[in-house]
Amino acid sequence: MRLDYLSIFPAYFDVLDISLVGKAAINGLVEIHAHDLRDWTHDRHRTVDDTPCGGGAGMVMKPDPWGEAFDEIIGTESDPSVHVIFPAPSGTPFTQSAAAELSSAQRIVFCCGRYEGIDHRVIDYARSMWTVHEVSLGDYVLNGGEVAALAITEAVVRLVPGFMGNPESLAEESFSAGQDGLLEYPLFTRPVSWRGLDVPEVLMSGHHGRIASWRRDESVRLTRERRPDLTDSDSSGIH
Ligand SMILES: CN1CCN(Cc2ccc(Cn3ccc4ccc(-c5n[nH]c(N)c5C#N)cc43)cc2)CC1
Repeated sequence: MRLDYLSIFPAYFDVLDISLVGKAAINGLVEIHAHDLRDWTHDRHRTVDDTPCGGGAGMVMKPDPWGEAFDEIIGTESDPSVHVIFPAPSGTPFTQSAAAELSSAQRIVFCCGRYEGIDHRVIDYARSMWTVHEVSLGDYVLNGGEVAALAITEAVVRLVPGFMGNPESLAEESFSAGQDGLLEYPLFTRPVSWRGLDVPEVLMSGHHGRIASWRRDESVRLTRERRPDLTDSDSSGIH
């Protein structure tokens, strides 16, 4: 899997060299390429933004540098196997199932906007050439797309076959299909007693049936408490 990042702050992606994703890069599972969008400007100030047509606050990212960067990084041929991701507050909420789908992609290009956003013709052009995803991390405002690109990268790469040492652990995570769409149960490890707080006895009983039942009950309780929106979904197993 090749991952490209287009941003005016490419140094955001240096962190990928030290994280788990970095290890995947070392063992050849993923290739990471960060690019400075200003490398595709031609004026002395390396300008990437301009005032919004129709008025309004702030600045909008000009289409020209994006188009030239696309030509060089992706090419000028249409190819639906190339996934181009535009993080944006107006995007579709990014989910675990979206991460799972993207984990089989061979090429993902993250377009990290800043200011008030990117000229919409950039997205329209990209849609005419590749498979485009306009996604949002959640209902809060960030200053740009870089943090979202990092989060989406981690969510996707950890699902790439061969990346996780123990793929079984993926099945028991919150939001994974294997978890019935429920939040995962509380976790404990040694010491059994810590600052007057004890590990629930059932987990020390060695009785696998009771442990499984306790964990399921805890997942149902937490999901009802924190994510009632998940309790009505078909996959949740609780209604
Ligand atoms: C006319 N007004 C109408 C309201 N908008 C709102 C607005 C638009 C952009 C920005 C800053 N920004 C620029 C690129 C970019 C990408 C992603 C995100 C982002 N924020 N939150 C998420 N979950 C994100 C993700 N993923 C933010 C971004 C901030 C606020 C401004 C213009």
